[in-house]
Order: sequence, then C-alpha cells, then structure tokens
Amino acid sequence: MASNHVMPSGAPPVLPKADYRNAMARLGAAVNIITTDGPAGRAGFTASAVCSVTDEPPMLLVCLNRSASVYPAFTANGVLCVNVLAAGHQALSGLFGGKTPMDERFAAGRWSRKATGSPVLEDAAASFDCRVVQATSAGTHDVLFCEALAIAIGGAAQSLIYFDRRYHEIAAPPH
Ligand SMILES: NC(=O)c1ccc[n+]([C@@H]2O[C@H](COP(=O)([O-])OP(=O)(O)OC[C@H]3O[C@@H](n4cnc5c(N)ncnc54)[C@H](O)[C@@H]3O)[C@@H](O)[C@H]2O)c1
Ligand SMILES: Cc1cc2c(cc1C)N(C[C@H](O)[C@H](O)[C@H](O)COP(=O)(O)O)c1[nH]c(=O)[nH]c(=O)c1N2
Repeated sequence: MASNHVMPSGAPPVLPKADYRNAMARLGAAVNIITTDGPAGRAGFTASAVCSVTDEPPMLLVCLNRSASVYPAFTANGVLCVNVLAAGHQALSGLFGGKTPMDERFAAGRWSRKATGSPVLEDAAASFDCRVVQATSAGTHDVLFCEALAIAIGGAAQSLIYFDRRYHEIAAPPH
C-alpha cells in the first residue's frame, strides 16, 4: 500500500466556498455513475470527481462525500463500478445525483454484473469494475483508489460532459 504525504500547512487563507465552486464549475468533467453491491446492499451515485491514477496497475480515483446516504454501503462493500455516461444519460445522472430512493435510481437503467458484482450499466461509454485498494480522507470527502479488475467499452458515439452546471453532449470528430 502506498504511503500518504500530508503537506504541512500554516494559517491558510479561507476562501469563500462559493468562489471555489464558481471556479470549479469551469472545469468540464465526464459524468459517471458509481455503483456497488455486496453485504451492505446495492447503492449508486453520480460523480464528476473521478480520474485516472496509474495504468500499472490500472487504477482510478473516486471522491465520495462522507455525508452521502450511499457512503456506508461503499465503505462496507469495498468494491465499485465506475460507469462513464454517454449522451442521452442526463436523466439517469439526475436520478443518481441525490435524494431519490435507491430502487428508483436503478429501475431507470439496464444493468449486468462482471468481476465484483457491482452493477454495470449496459449502455455506458465505458465501465471499470473495481476493488477499492486504498482510501484517504480529505476534508468532507474520502478519496477511493480503485483497481480495475474488468473493463467494458461501449459503442457510444457521443460523450456527456458536465460544464458550467449543465450537461453538454460532445461528438467525436470523424477520424
Ligand atoms: N465533488 C463533489 O462532491 C461534487 C461535484 C459536483 C457536484 N456535486 C453536487 O452536485 C450539486 C450541484 O453541483 P453544480 O456543479 O451544479 O453546482 P455547484 O455550484 O454546487 O458546484 C460547482 C462545482 O463545484 C464543485 N463542488 C460542488 N460541490 C462540491 C463538494 N461538496 N465538494 C467538492 N467539490 C464540489 C464541483 O466541481 C461542481 O461542479 C453540488 O452542490 C453538490 O451537492 C458534488
Ligand atoms: C453532476 C454531479 C456530479 C456529482 C454529484 C452530483 C451531480 C449531479 N455528486 C453528488 C452525489 O451524486 C449525491 O450526493 C449522491 O447521489 C448521494 O446523494 P444522497 O445522499 O444519496 O441523496 C457528487 N458527490 C460526490 O461525493 N462526489 C462527486 O464527484 C459528485 N459529483
């Protein structure tokens, strides 16, 4: 397991949260539905705080707010699937974005299973079925380091990006 380095801090200036969020809204990001299943039950949430860490081993990170209703299920199950959304998935993203009962969230999509038993969205642009190999708390969130055990690549022609607090469909230019 890798070591954690915590940078020493003096007396940092406290920026207004709204300023930070307004600036973060300028970082366009892929939209993902993160799912899990196991002894603590099935759960899923929408996440834009996802990125690649290393390809040896294949590993992504996911930032999960510890106050989310899904947090206990994710920490107890120790497995998850990162489902990258495609154009047309805006409503599904909204359902998994909070406050909707879990059965209603999952009723809106078609799901299968791969290596870990976490729900895999059938028409995702790509899916990474993972075990969580490390977790670090940072502020309000846990950063989950996730090793991919199985991957699916879909046929999605257009991707979904969250930018400026709205969804945007992006078409790949012809090769
Ligand atoms: N990383 C996150 O936890 C995260 C990211 C995006 C959206 N959200 C949730 O969706 C809601 C709507 O987001 P929005 O983009 O339409 O408007 P917003 O003004 O609430 O957020 C703007 C941007 O700030 C960042 N952000 C928002 N809440 C955050 C949080 N709790 N921790 C870390 N970064 C955060 C994200 O990059 C987000 O896109 C947010 O209020 C939040 O509840 C959370
Ligand atoms: C576009 C977008 C992007 C994100 C989110 C929302 C939306 C709409 N949410 C919030 C997250 O989806 C929400 O808190 C969960 O669904 C949990 O909600 P409940 O506590 O179950 O109601 C979110 N939460 C989180 O912990 N990490 C993230 O990266 C994101 N990203």
